[in-house]
Amino acid sequence: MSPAPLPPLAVSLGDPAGIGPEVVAKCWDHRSAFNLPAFLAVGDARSLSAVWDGPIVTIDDPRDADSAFDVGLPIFHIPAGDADIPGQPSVAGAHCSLDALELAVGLARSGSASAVVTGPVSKQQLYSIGFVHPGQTEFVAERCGVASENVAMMLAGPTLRTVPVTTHVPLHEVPRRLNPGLIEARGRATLRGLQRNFGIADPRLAISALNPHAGEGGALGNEEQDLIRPAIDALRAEGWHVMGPLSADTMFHEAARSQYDAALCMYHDQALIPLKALHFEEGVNITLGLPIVRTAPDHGTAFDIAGEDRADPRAMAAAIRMAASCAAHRAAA
Ligand SMILES: NC(=O)C1=CN([C@@H]2O[C@H](COP(=O)(O)OP(=O)(O)OC[C@H]3O[C@@H](n4cnc5c(N)ncnc54)[C@H](O)[C@@H]3O)[C@@H](O)[C@H]2O)C=CC1
Ligand SMILES: NCC(=O)COP(=O)(O)O
Repeated sequence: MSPAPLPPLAVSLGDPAGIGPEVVAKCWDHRSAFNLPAFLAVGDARSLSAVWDGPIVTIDDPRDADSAFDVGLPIFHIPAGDADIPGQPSVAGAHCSLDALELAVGLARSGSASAVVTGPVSKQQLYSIGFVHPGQTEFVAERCGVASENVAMMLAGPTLRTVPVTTHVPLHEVPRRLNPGLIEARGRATLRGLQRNFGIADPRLAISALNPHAGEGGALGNEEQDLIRPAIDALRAEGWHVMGPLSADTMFHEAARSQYDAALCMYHDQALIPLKALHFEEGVNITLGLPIVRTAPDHGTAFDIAGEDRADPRAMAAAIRMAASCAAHRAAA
């Protein structure tokens, strides 16, 4: 007997003045070529019509998304006060992006959506309206009742997956935010996430150093021995395949990447620079450690090109496909 079809995916449009609406609309346009399952958008329908002439179907029940999807792009409409102008973020738009995120996460938590895919939001705009989380990752974790240290922000592309231990914090705070417990928790969330979402039975994790040349035996810093090594030992004691601490400058070339399924890095740019250098056009951000599936494209709001029909939808398409694939893995398990 074939498995029951999964509910549609919920895709929040992100900031209405950013490129989220455009890339979601382009995904619907190219749904066959991109091999996308049915999804429903959540956000201000006017942000779609500002940048797209295609058909929009307003729905208020996710069960209508499947049939509507053949007719037009189904949307749960959230009005954002005055309609936003592409490229000109506003306070109302920030509230709309947060409302859309909240609703889309709620649909996934209730089982009305099989996963949530989040469009790009501006953290600066969200912070300005009192958003207290570093990013959407931590917001979704909180809504799911998971402590933020037990989730992992993975950036995934065809030949590389990376996870930063510290995420959106000033660089000078990184050393004092790192501790063996946090590195271990992120490592464990990553390893379990590889099993649960990607079906990798015996995952291999590479853990980076913090300092140049992995600290050069202590001459260039002690974090490797004091913080990272104890976390590696603890994960190995649980039976996981873990290597490191590896010098960050030599762990991302092709031969090195073939040795592991994911790289755990100490800070944001250490993880995201190699991923975006290799796979910017198709990079996916997936939150591991949640009871629901949440993915996002790797890029941001790109206010500089919003409304110019220049936004590349491939990362959003990859995020939608990965969400569907992870949801299917979980359903099968
Ligand atoms: N998942 C999310 O919600 C994310 C949100 N952001 C937010 O986005 C805002 C802007 O961040 P930036 O660092 O400028 O990164 P960005 O990704 O928005 O833009 C960087 C550069 O790449 C270009 N670009 C980005 N996506 C593109 C696409 N799909 N097609 C063609 N060109 C594209 C932009 O035009 C810009 O020149 C920030 O406020 C940040 O908080 C950033 C990353 C992820
Ligand atoms: N640089 C990655 C990023 O900003 C994604 O953050 P989040 O909003 O998905 O937590």
